[in-house]
Amino acid sequence: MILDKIQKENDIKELKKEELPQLAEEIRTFLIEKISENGGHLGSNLGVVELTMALHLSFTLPQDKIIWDVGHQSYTHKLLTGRREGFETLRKYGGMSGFPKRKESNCDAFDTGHSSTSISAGLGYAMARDLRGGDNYVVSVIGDGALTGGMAWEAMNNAARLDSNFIIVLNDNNMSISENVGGLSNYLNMVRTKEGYLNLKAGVESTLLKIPVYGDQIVKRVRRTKNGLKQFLVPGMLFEEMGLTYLGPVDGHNIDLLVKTFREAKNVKGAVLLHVCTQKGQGYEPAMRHPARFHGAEPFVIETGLPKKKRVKANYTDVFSTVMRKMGDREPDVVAITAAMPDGTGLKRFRNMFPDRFFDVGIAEQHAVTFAAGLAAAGLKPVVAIYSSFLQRAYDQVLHDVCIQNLHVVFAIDRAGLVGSDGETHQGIFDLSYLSSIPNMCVMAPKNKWELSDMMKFAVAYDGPIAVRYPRGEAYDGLERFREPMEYGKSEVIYDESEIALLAVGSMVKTAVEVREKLRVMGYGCTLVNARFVKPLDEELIRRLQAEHRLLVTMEENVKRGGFGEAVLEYLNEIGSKVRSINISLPDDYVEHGNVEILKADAGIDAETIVKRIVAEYIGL
Ligand SMILES: Cc1ncc(C[n+]2csc(CCOP(=O)(O)OP(=O)(O)O)c2C)c(N)n1
Ligand SMILES: CC(=O)[C@@H](O)[C@H](O)COP(=O)(O)O
Ligand SMILES: [Mg+2]
Repeated sequence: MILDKIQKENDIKELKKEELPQLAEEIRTFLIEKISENGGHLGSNLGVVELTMALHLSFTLPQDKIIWDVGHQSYTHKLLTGRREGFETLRKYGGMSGFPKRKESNCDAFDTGHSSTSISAGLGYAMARDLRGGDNYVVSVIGDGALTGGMAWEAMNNAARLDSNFIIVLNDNNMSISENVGGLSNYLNMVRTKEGYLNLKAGVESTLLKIPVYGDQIVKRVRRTKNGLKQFLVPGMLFEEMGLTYLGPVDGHNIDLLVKTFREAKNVKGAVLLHVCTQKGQGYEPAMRHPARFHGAEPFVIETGLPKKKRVKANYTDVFSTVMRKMGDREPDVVAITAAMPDGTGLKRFRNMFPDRFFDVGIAEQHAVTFAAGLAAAGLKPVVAIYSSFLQRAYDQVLHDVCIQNLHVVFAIDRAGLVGSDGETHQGIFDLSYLSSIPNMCVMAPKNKWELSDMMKFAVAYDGPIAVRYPRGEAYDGLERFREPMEYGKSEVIYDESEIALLAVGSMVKTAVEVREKLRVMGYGCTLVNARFVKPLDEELIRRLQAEHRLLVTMEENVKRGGFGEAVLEYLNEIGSKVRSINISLPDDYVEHGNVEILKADAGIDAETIVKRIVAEYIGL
């Protein structure tokens, strides 16, 4: 195996040229095998095998810096920098991360996970190099999807001032997770393809022809010149006009050509954008045919490409998808917005039924929120579906554009709580804190699948900013018979007893049911409350609970700071309550990747640990 010759960074440079195609093939076989076992981002990784090899042949690590945007495509880079063993534990608890991590290797220049940061970080590295008189190369690798994010453009705008070398590789596979959308995608399409070029030519001609009196003559004269319109149509003109040098488009599966082009790029003084065209899923038929499914794949059977585990129960995303479709049917004012996640958020069905009322804005969470604010100001009922950790991007837009004006925007926040194998960048464990701190915002979390549906309907009927947060994965289908009508700011009392009161938020209601059962067997009486609203708090109920119980336990899948438990405790202090309380929440820290159940036990928010804490506290009372 050629792959055996790669023990550490730069070993690839020792290979003979003829060995490179076989190495590419071996890497693909290796990745397909490992990802079929552990799950992971297959399509993007298969697409950049040759590009990564060419980067490693052209640059010297760790002196030179490669920054991977999002970082989900960094598997070949990990393989070429001595981390082959790590694939046994890829994305598992205590194992190798699926994203670049500086603490994992000195060849990982910058931690990523969220999109569109690589050019900013790369520019920082390049500026620091210049200030310190260094001579290393800096390369940011960004996808066509990630390039739809505003940060990338803020960074390119800034990079135009550079007069030293900084290489931006645009890895254009004409896909985000789903189809890439919008004006930029159209533009890249045009640059990439011959038909696009011809369309552009026709477009320029028809624009010129619209010029009164002279248009016709200008077109005739231009056509007579040696290169016709070609001289005006430089591919990548958009980037050139911003002050970057544009190179390409280049076949991203041709190692030789890539290496030659990198040589050229190294000689450019200033920021240079190298446009590389690749195929997502290259070399594995099912991934090429179903790029969205193989973007982030669950373990699958290699021969068929089908998932190893069949899904039997509905996900929260499925429930959201269904209720959106129903509400879309009933209410013509309901519109839906996603930031490049029509599959992940479940909005694809809404898109298919109501294409005019569906908006995929690209990887642009900030824009998505302010765009929704505009729609709401104009009288529509926008539902913005965004993952909890990606909404962090748009904190100011939620505050400045939605909440100050008290606009009726519904935030459907998927992947709230621990998400598992994507790790610290993707855990949705801050939203209760960052949303509750904003005046006018109402924050809710459902206990089970029926309640998600009820909450969405409540949220759409409400008037003002409102968020419904729900976790990744299988929807809880317990407590079916508890379906009290939703009332603003009111919790739901599921079991009313004495001694200990459990106040649980969303996903933690299921855990609270287990805790209550264990405590009941041990002889303790337990009230169980489904909080429903994290903001506003049901103060009336809390007043009653503290008077009637000896111990109050709050439970949430969110960090302690600024969360539900802290708000309850603050209220108890305010009313001078002497009741003892326990706050079950996540510590002031980031949570790494791994199985969610293991992560919960590790953080002490699993049923067993909670029972132990309660018993210890109660005995001491
Ligand atoms: C801020 C943010 N929003 C959304 C995502 C989810 N996401 C991860 S990869 C991706 C698509 C990226 O497309 P592209 O950059 O073209 O890379 P490709 O997957 O095509 O290799 C999206 C939307 C994210 N990581 N970060
Ligand atoms: C890299 C990235 O940000 C996404 O691909 C993310 O991994 C998707 O997560 P889900 O699998 O929860 O949709
Ligand atoms: Mg892409």
